[in-house]
Amino acid sequence: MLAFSGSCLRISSWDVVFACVVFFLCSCVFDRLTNKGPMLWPVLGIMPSIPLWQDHVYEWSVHALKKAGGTFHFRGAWFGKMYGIVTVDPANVEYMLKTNFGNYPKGKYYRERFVDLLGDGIFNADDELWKEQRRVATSEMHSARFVRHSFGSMQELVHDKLMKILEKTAESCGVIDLQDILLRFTFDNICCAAFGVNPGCLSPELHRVPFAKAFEESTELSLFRFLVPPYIWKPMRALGLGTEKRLKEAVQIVHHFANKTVSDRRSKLKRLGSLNDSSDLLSRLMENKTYCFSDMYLRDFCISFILAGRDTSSVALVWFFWLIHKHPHVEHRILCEITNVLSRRTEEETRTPGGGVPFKAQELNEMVYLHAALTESLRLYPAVPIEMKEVREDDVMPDGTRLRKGARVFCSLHGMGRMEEIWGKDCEEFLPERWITEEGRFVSESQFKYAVFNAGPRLCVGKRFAYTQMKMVAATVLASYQVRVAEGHVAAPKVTTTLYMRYGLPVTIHSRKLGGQS
Ligand code: HEM
Repeated sequence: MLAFSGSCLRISSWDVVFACVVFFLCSCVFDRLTNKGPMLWPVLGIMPSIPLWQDHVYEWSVHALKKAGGTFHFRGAWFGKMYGIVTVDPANVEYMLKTNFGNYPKGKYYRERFVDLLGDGIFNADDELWKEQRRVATSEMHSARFVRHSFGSMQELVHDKLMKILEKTAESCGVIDLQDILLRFTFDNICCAAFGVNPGCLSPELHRVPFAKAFEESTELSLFRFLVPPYIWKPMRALGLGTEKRLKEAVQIVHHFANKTVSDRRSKLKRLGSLNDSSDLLSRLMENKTYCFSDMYLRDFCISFILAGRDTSSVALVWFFWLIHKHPHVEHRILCEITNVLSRRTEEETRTPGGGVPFKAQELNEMVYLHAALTESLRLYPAVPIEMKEVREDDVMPDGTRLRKGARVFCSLHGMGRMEEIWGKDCEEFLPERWITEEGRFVSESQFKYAVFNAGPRLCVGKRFAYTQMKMVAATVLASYQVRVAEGHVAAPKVTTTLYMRYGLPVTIHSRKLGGQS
């Protein structure tokens, strides 16, 4: 029994328990009356409201967003310093990503967790630091020289590596994990574009490449810092324990590879006096006439770039191949379009050495239905399912939601694709036709409704590159092979910052010949 000596007030343990229960019930009732979103519990915040079974998290969040009218508040467990909103309201998205852009940086919370891997790279930078890299990235990536170079190395990788692996699988009648193969393809591809070096993940033996493995591990372990409170991971980092020890080792391997690539290129420049024969981003930045970038800047720039362009297009392609398997009439229309494009080739153009159909940039541009099918697939399965920003100063969103300084805003790109208010009653259906006019032209949507590639000043720099990559892979593979998903496969999304398929995509590969191919 508790007692205050000298006072007639005596409080028993039962009184304390009773007071706690009353407090608990009152806060539950208060929460229900003021919050349209999921229940926020005392002490644990939103945590007990989130389903433990991973497969249901996305469905649950879509349901919660619909019920709350597009925006709800959340709070993490005590001491985690995590609170804010989740939104799918295009007006809020436009406000955050464009109108009041300066008040919604990536912020300290994000930066702290990624700084060991990314340093000051574009993906981890805000304000002036970001602005300069953005300017450089945009001008280099949109230069005719880079576009030509990246198209050539993409074509080479598709024909000399990817198609060879599919050919071997078709001959052996085996099953492969298409997700693993496509992740390997995009990793090699982005390293060629950024560094001018092919790490060789798509070798015929499908080795595990130490640099790629370390890159994957350091990304996953940096993301783990978002799941555990800072009072746990920070002391672990200081003492070099557990996941933090592994993160440090993985980052060392990534940085060693990147530092060596940068210093080798610097030596080559000194030796030859020019890097005119190399069109990758590292070489172009090193020879930049306006700026003189330090080796550390170049390293961080390239690592950020690899992170941004590594898994996104492959994951998008994985969902695309699964969706067209489920919707054979869409695949049929894509095949008709490819046949049509091939039928316009001259006899000489039709003869392609080594099998496969190397498509030209112009031919890919003509594939409007394929473009629409990829866009539609990304609407339902956005490669980046959630976008996070931090609030710099107290603010009010266009829908009236109040935000305190330091709050987090999560924009659910996955939820946005499934809102009736944005896409209509058929929002859950896979309908590439919604992107095409009666005259057969592709019509794009507002960036703030279709924020799959982000929007406003931080719109994805690699959007054009990604479409070329996805269209080239899809058209080349479909022109030569039918891809069948293994029977009984469950296509469930993994709950992380990239929308991987949780169990991969096991497929069999079957040869086919379209009209127009010799
Ligand atoms: C389907 C493929 C892709 C999708 C859906 C996608 C989506 C996105 C999204 C949502 C962001 C904002 C992320 C954030 O702020 O945290 C972003 C940023 C970025 N993306 Fe992509 N991306 C794709 C492919 C690529 C590729 C292939 C590259 C490189 C060649 C690339 C380069 C970048 C860069 C450098 C940024 C940072 C831009 C900035 O902060 O100013 N992306 N992308």
